Amino acid sequence: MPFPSKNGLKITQIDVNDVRFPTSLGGHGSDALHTDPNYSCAYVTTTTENGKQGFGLTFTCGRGTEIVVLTVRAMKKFILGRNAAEIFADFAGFWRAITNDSQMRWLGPEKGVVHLAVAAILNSLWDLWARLENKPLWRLLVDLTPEELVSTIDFRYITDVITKDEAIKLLKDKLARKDEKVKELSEKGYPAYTTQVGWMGYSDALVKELCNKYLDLGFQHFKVKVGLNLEDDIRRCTAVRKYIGDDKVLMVDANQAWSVGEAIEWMKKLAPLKPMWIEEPTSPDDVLGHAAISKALRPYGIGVATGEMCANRVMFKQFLQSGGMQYCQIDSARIGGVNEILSVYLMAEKLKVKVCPHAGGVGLCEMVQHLQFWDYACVSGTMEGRLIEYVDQQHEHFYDPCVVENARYLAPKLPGYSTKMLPETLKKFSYPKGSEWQHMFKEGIFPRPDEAELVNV
Ligand SMILES: C[C@H](O)[C@@H](O)CC(=O)C(=O)O
Ligand SMILES: [Mg+2]
Repeated sequence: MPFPSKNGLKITQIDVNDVRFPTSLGGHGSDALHTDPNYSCAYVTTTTENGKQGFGLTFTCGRGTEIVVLTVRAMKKFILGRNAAEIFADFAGFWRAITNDSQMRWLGPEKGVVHLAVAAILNSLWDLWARLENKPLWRLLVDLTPEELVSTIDFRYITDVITKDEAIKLLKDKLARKDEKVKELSEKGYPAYTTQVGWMGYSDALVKELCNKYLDLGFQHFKVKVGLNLEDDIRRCTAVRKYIGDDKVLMVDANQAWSVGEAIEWMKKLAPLKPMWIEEPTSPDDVLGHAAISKALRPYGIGVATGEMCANRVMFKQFLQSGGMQYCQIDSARIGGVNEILSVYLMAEKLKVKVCPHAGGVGLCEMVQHLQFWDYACVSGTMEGRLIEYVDQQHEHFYDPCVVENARYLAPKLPGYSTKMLPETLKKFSYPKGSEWQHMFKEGIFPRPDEAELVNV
């Protein structure tokens, strides 16, 4: 049993930082609705009595990160004084407790800012566990027995799709080829697609330059932001299709810009450019709307992708059941950490929906690679129609940044969930006191936050 021994693993400290990067200055990460994101995160460090640490984060777009930080602080009481080994041995019980405190659950339940805070905390605990085992997270997941892995999941609300016993059987059925898959992943990695060519705020000239750059880097799949203006979308997507050629794959992402009918009509106009998927065409909560869009666009060969703002496993369950998503875009920092994510992968496998994780945000590429590697080794066993998103931003702020070569993620080797940030990054980009932010306030590049925002300082 890989659960660590309890010695010295009492959790004595939880620190949380508000870390922000000024990405809005270059339009990096921009889309139809998030026109000026400052890629940010609430960054959690969990420390045990014997000095072991785990690092975790949840992604945000700038303003509001302080609210997630405050929520993490409000949740500290559920963790401080607990023994990490005991948490891992009853992870589903711990998960139920932290997501269902009888007073705090009113703020969710299992959605919004409380779930973002849970994600950051849980990610730090999984990072800690993997570090204690001296393994990258994906290897920890691969090495857990089906029973151990499933013991981390709270199956409440999803047993109509998958029960604990079914999940164990599903995993056991795949065990025979696990070693071969691990070897393959270690040797060849996992295919990636790039979103870096098509952020909404990029000029036509920059889009062209980036298409050439990512073609040279071996990418075959390119995602472009759409949804603000149809003529602009046709112009930009036509240009990208021309640069990448008909043999490459185009995807488009509307980030929730449209109503259902509008999504269908807009996409019919983009259909001649042969996009493989339309991502987040409408409200992330509209399960039946996504199903209607999927049905209408099927004759055009366009699938619907969604999930980066899908609130929890129950919403995923409905999307997977209803035919509302052909590509399940699990996000490592939105739902309740690895525990809940595992349940979504298992449901997707049972309902035969492809998982292509979302990674447009700080640290998301670093995390989702571990999840998708585990999926290949232990769950789906296939890369067919599956890709991991790659955005080329903020990797330099991590100790163990993801490595993408020839458009493939290489297997992470260092212990943990690849979520540890460099100390210099915290000094420079902590908001608002970090040296880079102080400099930008002084230069008038960004306004100093007012009193109300300083609640978190
Ligand atoms: C605001 C984020 O950059 C978002 O646009 C990312 C996204 O939708 C994606 O990567 O997909
Ligand atoms: Mg998206």
